[in-house]
Amino acid sequence: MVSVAINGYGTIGKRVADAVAAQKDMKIVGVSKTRPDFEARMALKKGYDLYISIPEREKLFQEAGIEISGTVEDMIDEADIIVDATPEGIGAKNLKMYREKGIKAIFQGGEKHEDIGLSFNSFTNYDDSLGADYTRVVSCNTTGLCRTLKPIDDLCGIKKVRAVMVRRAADPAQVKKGPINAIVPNPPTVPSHHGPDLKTVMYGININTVALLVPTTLMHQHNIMVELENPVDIEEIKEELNKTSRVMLVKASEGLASTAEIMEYARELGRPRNDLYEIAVWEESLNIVDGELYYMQAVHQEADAVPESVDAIRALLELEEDNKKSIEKTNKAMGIL
Ligand SMILES: NC(=O)C1=CN([C@@H]2O[C@H](COP(=O)(O)OP(=O)(O)OC[C@H]3O[C@@H](n4cnc5c(N)ncnc54)[C@H](OP(=O)(O)O)[C@@H]3O)[C@@H](O)[C@H]2O)C=CC1
Ligand SMILES: O=C(OP(=O)(O)O)[C@H](O)COP(=O)(O)O
Repeated sequence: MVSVAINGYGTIGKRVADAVAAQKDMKIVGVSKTRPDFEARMALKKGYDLYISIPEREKLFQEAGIEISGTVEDMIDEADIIVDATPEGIGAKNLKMYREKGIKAIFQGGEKHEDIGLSFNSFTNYDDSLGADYTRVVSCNTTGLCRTLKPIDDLCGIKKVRAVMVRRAADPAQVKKGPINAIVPNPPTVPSHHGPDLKTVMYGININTVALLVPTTLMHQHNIMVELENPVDIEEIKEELNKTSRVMLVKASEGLASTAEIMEYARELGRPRNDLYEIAVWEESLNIVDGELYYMQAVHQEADAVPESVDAIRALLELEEDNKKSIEKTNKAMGIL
């Protein structure tokens, strides 16, 4: 059983911690925080040893009566691998520390591909991270694109993809982000960074994306248009997506006509935090017009890329050479369809 530490027990970090703790072949030996808040207390309640990333703040934790086990450097000494889930850009700064300590590390999508040198998705390029020292799990949006474009490419080939990424402005708990009442071209430049980001894990794919921020916190929504290489029947595509792991077809006609209703369905599934790990594709949106495939999907940004971090641990530590076997183990432990 390998020992995993989480540097940055936040939206993603706490979900990865629970996902790792659910696995049979790995365990959590520590998580880190910078503030003695309710999340820190929850970490201890879950049985995770708590470490601090800013040593000068030790007194704050003592005054709050929150027991800490040491600094992040102490936590690293207990672990075989680090999952860095610190805010965008901080992971790259931590890389120097990880190198000096000689520990493998997994980063998240907020880091730049070029800063880490390798990016990861369980379905598209797992093998490239086998035995690597560092890799970067691509962001929730890019993970969402991978999950559905990969099976489509395998089935009938992809000539070109165009996608409009309608992104949530903030996570539900992020009270300082927006917009509250605007639609923001973000970035205003076209194409957005999502196309190049997808190419870091789906090599050679021809894609251009446009991205917006809208005042919602529940999910991202993607509008995808695919020029297909070979003719295919829409029913074949539906069948392929239906059997694809970490993807689910949903029907507007059955009351799943919006991100809000999909998240209500996620509540019914009863997973931790009502998380939806699967990419939800609206079945009615799947259509082929003049040889071009159209479809719409929704992405629970807080959760969809979390199982990929678990698979990335197996790849870096070479616990499982076959991505399909890792995906199966991760899914089984997390109750993923
Ligand atoms: N949120 C999302 O929807 C998604 C985020 N990502 C990516 O995941 C990564 C983490 O994002 P997210 O979980 O949202 O971030 P959060 O802000 O929710 O959590 C960040 C965590 O890092 C800790 N932290 C803050 N500053 C430092 C520091 N200097 N050193 C060490 N730890 C620190 C925070 O501790 P404390 O709270 O105590 O200050 C917190 O535990 C980013 O790369 C992001 O781009 C990817 C997909 C989706
Ligand atoms: O939108 C996201 O990544 P993206 O920049 O790849 O679209 C992630 O959800 C992270 O977004 P955030 O940086 O607003 O937390």
